Amino acid sequence: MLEVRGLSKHYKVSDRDVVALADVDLMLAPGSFTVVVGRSGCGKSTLLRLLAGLVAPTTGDIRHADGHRPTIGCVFQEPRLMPWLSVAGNAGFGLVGKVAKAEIASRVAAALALVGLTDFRDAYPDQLSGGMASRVGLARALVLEPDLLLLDEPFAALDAFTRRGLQAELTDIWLARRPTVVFVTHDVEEAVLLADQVVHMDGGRIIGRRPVPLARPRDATDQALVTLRRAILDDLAGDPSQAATRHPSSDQRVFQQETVP
Ligand SMILES: Nc1ncnc2c1ncn2[C@@H]1O[C@H](COP(=O)(O)OP(=O)(O)OP(=O)(O)O)[C@@H](O)[C@H]1O
Repeated sequence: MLEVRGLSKHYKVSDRDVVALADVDLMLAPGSFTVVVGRSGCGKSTLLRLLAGLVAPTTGDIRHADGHRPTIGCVFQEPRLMPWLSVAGNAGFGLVGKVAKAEIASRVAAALALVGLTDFRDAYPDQLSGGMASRVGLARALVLEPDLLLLDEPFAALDAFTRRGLQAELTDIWLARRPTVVFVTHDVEEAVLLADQVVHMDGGRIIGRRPVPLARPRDATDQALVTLRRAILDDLAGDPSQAATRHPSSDQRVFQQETVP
């Protein structure tokens, strides 16, 4: 169990106090799949960076079961691969100097098999499509054999078809390995396809949670999924006049533009 209590993060920007995260409480059961949705600037990435230990909280704390820090794997929107390393070299990079070479080779082989890139292990980043590069980014996190897998809009830059394929692959990997997953997205359909719990954020706060009690594999056109997606969009839309006050940016269109069949 991972328990987040009273977590907040403030930044100083030209003498102004920016509240990126405000008093967030969150419980993550081992092996759960939580997707965090919300408008641009609502604090999703900040929450992920705090969970990853990349930034320190202003208040609050993150407690892990039995007190020891889990192994954490992170996947970002841009895979940022090293162009001088092969697919296998990029995937295994985080293990170099930490585990024996033979162990790196076997973990890389297993991770590349999971993401379907075994035949491309010797290719270089400039020989890969966007979807393949994203798969390498995922493999680079999987070789760590993470207890906690944190993904920040990993498929946002991909076309809808590739994205759907990667969503299915991620689901299969999660079912096979059962890390605790926290996945950030703007896309409510993606959230409902992947999650067993969707957390809604607004203005740095968690404003709602919804369990997703749907069997896998999931179909985006399934009526129960469409209904849940609509309910989450309604939760997030809230009172439009209030939302405009809290988020005076054009990014609030992200949710208004989504159409539900
Ligand atoms: N390093 C930083 N310095 C100053 N302000 C920051 C910093 N990081 C984030 N912020 C501010 O904190 C708020 C939340 O940002 P965050 O990146 O967490 O939002 P987000 O929901 O992930 O947005 P997006 O969906 O656009 O990535 C924003 O107002 C942002 O400007």
